[in-house]
Amino acid sequence: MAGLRLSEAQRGFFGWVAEAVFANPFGPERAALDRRIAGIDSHAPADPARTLELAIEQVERRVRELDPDGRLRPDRYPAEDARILQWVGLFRIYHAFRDEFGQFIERQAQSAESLALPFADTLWAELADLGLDAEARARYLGVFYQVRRGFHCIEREIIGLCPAVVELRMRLWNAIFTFRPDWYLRCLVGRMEDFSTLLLGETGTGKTAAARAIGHSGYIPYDPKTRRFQESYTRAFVSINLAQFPAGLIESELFGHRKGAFSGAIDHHQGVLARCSAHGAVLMDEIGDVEPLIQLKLLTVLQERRFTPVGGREPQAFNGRVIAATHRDLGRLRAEGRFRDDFFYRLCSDVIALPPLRQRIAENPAELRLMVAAILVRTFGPDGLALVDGVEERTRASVPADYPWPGNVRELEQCVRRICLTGRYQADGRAAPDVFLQQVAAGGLTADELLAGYLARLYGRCRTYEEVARRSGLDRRTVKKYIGMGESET
Ligand SMILES: Nc1ncnc2c1ncn2[C@@H]1O[C@H](COP(=O)(O)OP(=O)(O)OP(=O)(O)O)[C@@H](O)[C@H]1O
Repeated sequence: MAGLRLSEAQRGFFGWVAEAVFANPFGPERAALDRRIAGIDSHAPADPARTLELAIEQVERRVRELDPDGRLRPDRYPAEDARILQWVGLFRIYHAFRDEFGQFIERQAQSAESLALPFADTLWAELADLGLDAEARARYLGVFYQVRRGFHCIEREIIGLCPAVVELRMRLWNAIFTFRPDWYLRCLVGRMEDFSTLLLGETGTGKTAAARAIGHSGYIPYDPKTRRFQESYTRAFVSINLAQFPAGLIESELFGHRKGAFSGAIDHHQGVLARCSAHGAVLMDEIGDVEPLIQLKLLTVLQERRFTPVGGREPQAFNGRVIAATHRDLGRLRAEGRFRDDFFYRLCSDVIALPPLRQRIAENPAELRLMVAAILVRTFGPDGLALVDGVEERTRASVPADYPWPGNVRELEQCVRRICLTGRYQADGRAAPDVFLQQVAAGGLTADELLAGYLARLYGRCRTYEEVARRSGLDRRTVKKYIGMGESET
């Protein structure tokens, strides 16, 4: 309308706000934008939550400069300004309802039925006030819910402050929303099913936790008539461990079977693909363990978006997302012909590697304490924090500083529990660092000690003095003497 325009300075400020609204909250760009909006020096240390509060205050102040009532009414401005102001309006509305969405997500976590959204009418009216039509209002309402859930799920599932985990949270966010919010909002809302994610990492590094965060954070459409989202997000994630089933049963577990499809099929059985909701994701864990024939069938499902239960004729639609995970070296499996290249290329649009715990601790030694605290709080609630000092100290005393944590976070969880029960943790013998080899490498052994250590290892493998004597070229008595030497020391 005549006369109203943003000044250059206003356009600059509100431009940052428009950029910030859907920016990756785990990424450095969003942190930098919040600081700029809050007017905080980019070098000064800042607490992110406080920075956000200040940023929200600044946005309110600048909006009231435009309109003392605080109503934006973007339609009064020329198109480019109106677009920016509409996003500023979305920023304000999202942050005004952020806590309420948080509480709603906690309540919804307890129910498989979709709950009514208690603040739906107020939120709807605020979106209408921005000049959005009903379709856009429903879409933004769904996106707000999704953004809040994405943040909540990633933050809760993936704890850590070392650079590799910071990067991991950022990557998980991008797996849900892409790296460009404007692309996502324009074309991809509710259409992410063709993006598969492949999670790689050792056992216990959090692949299932990461997959759950993605699965629980999909877009779920909002229905203004019922004031509910189409389903509870608790239904949006299913998983199957493919290493758990013998080859003959895998197809039935994936695709389901009809009654009488084979001897023993006494009833219809729903496979994991049928259980995966259209707004959800299925985790195919240990994908590196399935045979090429099953890989081919899964590839066909991904391409055609249909599958047929064993013994059935009618294909069924599959609209969910696929997340695959493995601890195996897929490069080697592919080179050996045990993992199909075509299947790999269908899965590889988003490959996320989860860092082993030893790497995390090497990057930031405070990581161990943080994870001990997180595990104690998960196990005992906030009271668990009182135990952090004691458990951390005993963990550090129980394992060497360079202990490799082969079972990663899962092992640390057991270590924390065992320390709570017995006061100490003894690492699995297989996993403990090889002290003998370390001493050899450090050049700290005498010839006798070297021989004693070597013969003791041979004895561990062969179990008879005769066999050790044969392999080492020594006589039986000498072998026995050296092995005895080693034993008396331990
Ligand atoms: N970064 C993390 N922050 C918090 N908890 C974590 C993290 N990584 C793993 N965990 C926890 O460690 C345990 C094991 O994780 P998870 O089952 O996701 O591992 P995984 O990689 O899927 O293992 P596997 O390959 O054996 O299936 C879970 O309780 C999970 O919540």
